[in-house]
Amino acid sequence: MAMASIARRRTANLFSSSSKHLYNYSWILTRGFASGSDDNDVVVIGGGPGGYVAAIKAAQLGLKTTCIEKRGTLGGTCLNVGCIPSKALLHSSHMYHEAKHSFASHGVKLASVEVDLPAMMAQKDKAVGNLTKGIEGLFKKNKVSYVKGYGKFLSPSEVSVDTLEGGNTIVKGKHIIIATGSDVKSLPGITIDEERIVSSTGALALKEVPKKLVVIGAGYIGLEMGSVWGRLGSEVTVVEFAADIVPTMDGEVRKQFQRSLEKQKMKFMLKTKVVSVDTTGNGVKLTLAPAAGGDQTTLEADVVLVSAGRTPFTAGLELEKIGVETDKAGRILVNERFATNIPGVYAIGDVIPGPMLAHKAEEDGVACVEYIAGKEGHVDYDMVPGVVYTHPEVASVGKTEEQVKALGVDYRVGKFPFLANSRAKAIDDAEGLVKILAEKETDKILGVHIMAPNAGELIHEAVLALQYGASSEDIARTCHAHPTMSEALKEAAMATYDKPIHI
Ligand SMILES: Cc1cc2nc3c(=O)[nH]c(=O)nc-3n(C[C@H](O)[C@H](O)[C@H](O)COP(=O)(O)OP(=O)(O)OC[C@H]3O[C@@H](n4cnc5c(N)ncnc54)[C@H](O)[C@@H]3O)c2cc1C
Ligand SMILES: NC(=O)c1ccc[n+]([C@@H]2O[C@H](COP(=O)([O-])OP(=O)(O)OC[C@H]3O[C@@H](n4cnc5c(N)ncnc54)[C@H](O)[C@@H]3O)[C@@H](O)[C@H]2O)c1
Repeated sequence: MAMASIARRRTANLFSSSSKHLYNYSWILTRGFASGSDDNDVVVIGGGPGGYVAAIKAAQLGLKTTCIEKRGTLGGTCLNVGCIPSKALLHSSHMYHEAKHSFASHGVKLASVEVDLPAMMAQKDKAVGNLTKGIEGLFKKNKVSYVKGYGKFLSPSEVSVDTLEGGNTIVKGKHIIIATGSDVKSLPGITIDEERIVSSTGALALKEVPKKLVVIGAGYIGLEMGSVWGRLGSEVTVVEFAADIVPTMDGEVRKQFQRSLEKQKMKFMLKTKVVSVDTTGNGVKLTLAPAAGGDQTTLEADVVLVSAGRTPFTAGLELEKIGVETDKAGRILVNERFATNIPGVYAIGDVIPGPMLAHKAEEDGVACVEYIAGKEGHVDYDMVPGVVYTHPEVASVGKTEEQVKALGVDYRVGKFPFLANSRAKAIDDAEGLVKILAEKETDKILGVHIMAPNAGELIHEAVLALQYGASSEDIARTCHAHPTMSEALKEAAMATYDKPIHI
């Protein structure tokens, strides 16, 4: 089936289960675009992955576009204090850990291995600086105007910007896209000072390796940043309110993942809540209690990372002035075309419902401006992959086994462990598995879950398979190069509808 028709079909289904959020958007296509005036066709508030991608795509579609960003650099949370710096530190700390613990078994002897934290941080900052400047270059190349400052609504077509230089300017646009992202969710009674009690931003810039790090929340940030500091020498304890780490993950994969992290000396206190935090002494003293209530215990830390989720960021935008609707969690409500209840005003990325991921924000941004330009957009949140960039990584797309069961669908499971994969054995990095869930009757793939050193790369074959409605047999009968980790996906696919060869 041609991609365009898939795009149309999926677009029609998007948000179909949440019709209360749908607004009439018939006016959108009837609004003309500015030509030759100072007004913009599109104004984007926020220069993160959602906003900057929307701005570039809008300009590429011939729309006069301005992007407003308050941070002073483009790239938003992701490039400045999120995806990129965390992956830089994950890579550097992994190299240190490998040098210290694995090189010798590969016949590489080092007299000594040390952490040079300032150099590690400088490498991270260099990567961030290059990438954020790169986006400014892309703006110039695509003729996107860039206003540095804090935007707030004056009307549905006017944004007042307090510029970083100190002045004020009014930016007008026929279509305004809110892409203001998210911020760390604070916990009652815990004040983040970014030194001893840090958010992910502080955890990306610690000046020394804490002896004891307590992480609140066993989600993406907690496990990634816990891994960074654990590899560099911290004793890491993760306190999680829920019964499981990464509660959204496939249960079977999660169990193996938790065991792997525990082997790396990460400690978990599940079903536990933080009652209070005392910073009056030298370190931090946490009082904990079972989530269901019961006897309190205490825990000492040098640094506490608060990573219990993120919350949509709309402070200072003055949404109420123009009447943009939000839900109880503060997320801006949009229809399948990313239009809010206010004509001409749209929202994308972390500030709307859906996974809080950079690639999802980018997809939102492209689809939103495609709709504005009168074209078909294409986003399917069921096809958004998720990756935890620990070692091994865990990546998934589609449904977990728990979700498939809850749907009442008859299904088959195919699994293949990396212990039986020749490439993984050759490089002595064979922890993990591929797990495929397929509908029993049709063999259509419903979900794929991979735990492997490079799961975040391997998953895209599965994303494509799901996107095109492939069966497990489709993957199994596709030739995969040898020796590669990808062969584990082929073998898991064989195990789903028939039998694998190598186990
Ligand atoms: C530590 C960490 C690691 C992460 N790692 C990953 C990862 O590996 N992969 C992944 O997919 N996602 C990751 N994420 C999530 C990812 O960063 C977000 O999903 C993504 O940045 C959302 O993009 P966005 O454009 O919606 O918002 P943001 O990136 O938050 O951008 C919004 C921008 O809007 C600006 N802004 C806000 N209000 C105004 C205003 N009124 N006027 C002007 N500008 C304004 C902000 O300054 C900000 O730059 C991570 C997040 C964190 C915190
Ligand atoms: N690799 C990636 O793609 C990546 C990396 C980092 C962040 N992110 C994004 O950033 C967002 C925020 O990350 P995050 O890790 O802060 O959130 P998260 O939603 O991934 O995890 C938060 C965890 O904290 C737990 N929690 C909530 N309240 C708690 C409390 N009071 N005490 C103890 N535990 C509590 C939750 O049960 C959950 O397990 C995520 O939604 C994710 O999409 C993605």
